[in-house]
Amino acid sequence: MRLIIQPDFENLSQWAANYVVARINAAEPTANQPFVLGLPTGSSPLGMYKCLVDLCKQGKVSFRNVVTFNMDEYVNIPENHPESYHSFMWNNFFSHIDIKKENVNILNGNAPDLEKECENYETKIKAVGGIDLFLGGIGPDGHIAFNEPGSSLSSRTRVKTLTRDTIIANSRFFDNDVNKVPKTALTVGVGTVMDAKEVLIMVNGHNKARALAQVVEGSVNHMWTITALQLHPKAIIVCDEAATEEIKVGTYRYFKDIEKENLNPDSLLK
Ligand SMILES: N[C@@H]1[C@@H](O)[C@H](O)[C@@H](COP(=O)(O)O)O[C@@H]1O
Repeated sequence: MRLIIQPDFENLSQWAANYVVARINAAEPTANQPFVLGLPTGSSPLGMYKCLVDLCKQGKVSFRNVVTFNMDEYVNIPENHPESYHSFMWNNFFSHIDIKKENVNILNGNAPDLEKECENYETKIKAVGGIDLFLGGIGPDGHIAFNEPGSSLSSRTRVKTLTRDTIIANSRFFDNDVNKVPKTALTVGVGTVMDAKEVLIMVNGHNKARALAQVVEGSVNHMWTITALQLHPKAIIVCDEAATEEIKVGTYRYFKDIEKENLNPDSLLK
């Protein structure tokens, strides 16, 4: 696993965006052989989405031949609800880039048969040849997508009940009212993320410091589902300084040193 330590959220976001652009451009995707991206919601990827929109507007990348699969969606809130992940993605990203609507895949939390919806999602991912690059954030308890502590590390797309911690954390988007936060969600599994050819996780802020220490220095453990990443052959975590608070000084210095040539976001777009 690589750990890229950036000074702040701005640099972290630019680094992640430049990495995505570099991977898409290197793949030279076509309509028949699209580049397949897995995408997260939340505050962690917001800066990256802004940078990607800018890079697309500058003509440095096109999403015409990119297919996307979002990680998760709440169950039972209208698609056009301002806090649905459908709304989040269109408002913050898809409406501002040249992606084709038919290439966007987001789980339908209002599907009549939720289990079938999840099964079809997995089938669709396989049908396009799998996910080339899965992007993600993590919760303060180290969850990836909505794979809450205790989730199987080989789980697939399914319905999950949200933990009290996640409901409280996400109530900031629902008038700070825990009663307004949906109690269940559809989510890709840890296994679904692990099947991607590459995974890039963004971690920022002090409240993620314990989770970062677990994934970088801890052992693989279903109580911190992001730790499964240690078993992925091509995983990168890009974090900011604030998130490094709980890792050992030696670990911090080690990754700073081995990645010293790769820390400048501009180095990715040569
Ligand atoms: N399902 C999402 C996750 O995909 C996200 O990583 C997490 C952290 O969100 P934030 O980036 O806002 O801290 O929140 C939710 O639980």
